[in-house]
Amino acid sequence: MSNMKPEEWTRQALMDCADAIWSCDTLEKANSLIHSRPTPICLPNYVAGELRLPSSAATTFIDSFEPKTGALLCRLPCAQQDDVEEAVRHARTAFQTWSKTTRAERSGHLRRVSELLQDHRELFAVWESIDQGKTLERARIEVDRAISNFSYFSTYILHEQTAARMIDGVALTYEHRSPAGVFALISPWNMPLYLLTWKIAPCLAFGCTAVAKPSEVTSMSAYLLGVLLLKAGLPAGVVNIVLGDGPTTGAALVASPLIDGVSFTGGTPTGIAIRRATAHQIRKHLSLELGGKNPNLVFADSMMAPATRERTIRIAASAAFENQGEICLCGSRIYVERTAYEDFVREFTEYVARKYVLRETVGAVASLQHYHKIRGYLELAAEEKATFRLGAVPPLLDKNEIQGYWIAPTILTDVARESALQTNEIFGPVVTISPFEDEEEAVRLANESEYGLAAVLLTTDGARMRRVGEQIEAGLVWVNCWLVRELGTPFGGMKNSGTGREGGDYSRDVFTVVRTLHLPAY
Ligand SMILES: NC(=O)C1=CN([C@@H]2O[C@H](COP(=O)(O)OP(=O)(O)OC[C@H]3O[C@@H](n4cnc5c(N)ncnc54)[C@H](O)[C@@H]3O)[C@@H](O)[C@H]2O)C=CC1
Ligand SMILES: O=C(O)/C=C/C=C(\O)C(=O)O
Repeated sequence: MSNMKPEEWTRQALMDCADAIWSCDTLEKANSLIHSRPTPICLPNYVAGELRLPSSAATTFIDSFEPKTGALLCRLPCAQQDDVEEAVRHARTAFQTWSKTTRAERSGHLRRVSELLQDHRELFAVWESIDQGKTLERARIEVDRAISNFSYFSTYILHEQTAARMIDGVALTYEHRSPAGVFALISPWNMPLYLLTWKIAPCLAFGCTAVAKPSEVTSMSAYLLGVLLLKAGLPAGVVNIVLGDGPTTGAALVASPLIDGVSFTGGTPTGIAIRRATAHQIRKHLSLELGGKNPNLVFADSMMAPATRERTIRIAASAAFENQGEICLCGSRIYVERTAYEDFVREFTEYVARKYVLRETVGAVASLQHYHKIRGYLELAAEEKATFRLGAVPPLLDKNEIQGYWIAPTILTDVARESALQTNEIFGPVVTISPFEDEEEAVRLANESEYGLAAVLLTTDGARMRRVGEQIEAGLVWVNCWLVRELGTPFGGMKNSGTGREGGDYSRDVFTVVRTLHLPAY
């Protein structure tokens, strides 16, 4: 963090910079732009339909680095309370009009955004990959999902229906829904565009307006989204994007009395802080999607036939290592039925070593801070004498010689049940494998966690799929698959993994208020 205002931070320079970035839709062009500039790229806020300089004299600036090289990528303002409040006021003003638009009008806007995003798919993927550290291929998948977020909700609202009931011929009731107001949409750094648009699309679809705050670690795609919304002609103030850190910008946004609801994805401690900060504001809608330490249960039957064996290994590996393990839904605790344990460990390790290759199919972790966190857990693994089946404790990075935040896929066995490696969310390319004796123990181990976000079951036994699936304490259970998503299904976690559900009708519950009208039945 620095309080130095970058020299070239003028309105014209911001527009020139936006144009320059917008024209870089290959890694080569983007890298050449980043490294040929005499001063870092500057990311402004997007407020009231324009790219804006922060007005507060107290504004400090945050440096954001490229995970794959450790080099400075860009500098962003850390919006202070007065800048946040200004954005919220613009969102409130825009709400007066936007909340009264027809569903067809809102649908049209969302469709245009999704089409424009499709036209610039590669541009977004390139910058997301540079900013977050993920592979370009993974970034493309996530941009496609961002496109679906807008297209899904653009059609959902056209077909949405509300319930009406007749009560014993005495009264006819119906649900009347109205937009809940102005929302704070706060997103994390692991899937920046994917998760931000998962909030923005339904927020707008249901007639609400937004002040969004991406993670300070990965603000690039949110900034580009602001530029895209400007080009798409979205009415000013409907979406505002403020950049900054959690304790300053995020906290000011959550606490604002003009905010009617918060949709948040991130770590559980932050979810607790948001709940605490809004405890006296009962009217605020809260949707909290938090951390996970997700179990993956491998039953011996799934390792019998060659085809199911291949599928089991493939799914377990992708659930553990996709996006460097930086997905809250990753299966980072694998439990294998004792009779298949050694075979699974051997084949899983061989498969991961072959398919998940650092710098090729596995990207860098998101930040230096996160590198240190993961490294700390791997030091602990060494101290606790866990067996490293794959990977090792990564080196301590010398501040002057950093060449990226690279951590190879790491597979640990012989880890105690109570070890922090088995209980804490590491959120990186690290997985533990432990044996279980029978179904009962498998369920017990799976549920032995403060979290309850997701779980994977790998089995060929149809009765077991339901029997075990219905006992697992997790909001999402995938059987012989992982991260299969249909955007209407309820998405969210149990226990300390969050509160509220999003997706289809569930997002409607977050972003609308419902009143029940009782009419006489005569
Ligand atoms: N989706 C998930 O489940 C995620 C889990 N995490 C977990 O959390 C750990 C810490 O990562 P962080 O980047 O620190 O996550 P975080 O929860 O602090 O950050 C997520 C977002 O919340 C904002 N934020 C932070 N404090 C806030 C506050 N008091 N009020 C409002 N907004 C606030 C941040 O600026 C960011 O935009 C990770 O190592 C990982 O274990 C992190 C990101 C995503
Ligand atoms: O909505 C999805 O498909 C995935 C969501 C992932 C997260 O919320 C996360 O990793 O934080």
